[in-house]
Amino acid sequence: MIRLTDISKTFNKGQPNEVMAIDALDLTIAAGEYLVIVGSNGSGKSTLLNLVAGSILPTSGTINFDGEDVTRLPDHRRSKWIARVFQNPLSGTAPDLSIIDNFRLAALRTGHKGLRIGVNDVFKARVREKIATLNMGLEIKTGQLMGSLSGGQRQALTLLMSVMDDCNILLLDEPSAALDPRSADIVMRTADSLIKQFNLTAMLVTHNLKDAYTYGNRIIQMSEGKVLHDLSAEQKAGLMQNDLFGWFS
Ligand SMILES: Nc1ncnc2c1ncn2[C@@H]1O[C@H](COP(=O)(O)OP(=O)(O)OP(=O)(O)O)[C@@H](O)[C@H]1O
Repeated sequence: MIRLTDISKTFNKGQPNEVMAIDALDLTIAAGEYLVIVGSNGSGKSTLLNLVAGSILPTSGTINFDGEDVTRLPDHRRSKWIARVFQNPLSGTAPDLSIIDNFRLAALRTGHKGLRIGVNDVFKARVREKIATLNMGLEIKTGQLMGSLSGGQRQALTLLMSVMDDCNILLLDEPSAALDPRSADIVMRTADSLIKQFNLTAMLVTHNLKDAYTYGNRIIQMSEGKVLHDLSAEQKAGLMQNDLFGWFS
């Protein structure tokens, strides 16, 4: 569970360009919840994700993961809880290494769920098996360089590698925004099935209202650093796509 209590973030405090990006926000995200975050440009969505990740620290307020106070922990000290996927498919993988070596590197970095490095052939077979679940045909190309893959293929593999870490929180920062519609669809569906498979607590920031409508079991709209709308799973299920478009009119 993620709990943000009375969180504020002000950039450039005391300067003429002072901005209150997050304004006294209270937000609790239950374990296994998939929270979708929408909002206009500058409403505070990325700042919220950065605060949860620890890549920026709040001006005031507290952040708890599973009851543990992480407010002052920098991002590298939160990595045992958190995996993060960014918009840019080039981030998060090593382009000059093969697919299998990228998985090996990731496995060395953290203990992978159900994926011990062990004997080489066993490791390769397990990685292939995991990759096959993506249905992209990449399991027969594990010797290929990561940098030679399409953005969508890389992003799907990045997702797979990151959730196989022993984390229980997945932060998705517009993970499909830089992709063509078909690849974007694959990445969003992959994220959805991995979140369910590993019972992750997930936060998705997106400008794509179709994705916001389709995925997740709770949705919030941010505005000026506050939560303007907050719909539970039940309320979201009753939401019409046009209602969502209406939030932005
Ligand atoms: N590092 C920073 N320094 C100064 N101001 C910042 C910084 N990061 C964000 N801001 C400001 O904080 C406010 C919220 O920005 P944020 O990036 O969180 O919005 P967003 O909802 O993610 O926007 P977008 O949809 O455009 O990505 C904006 O006014 C932005 O200019």
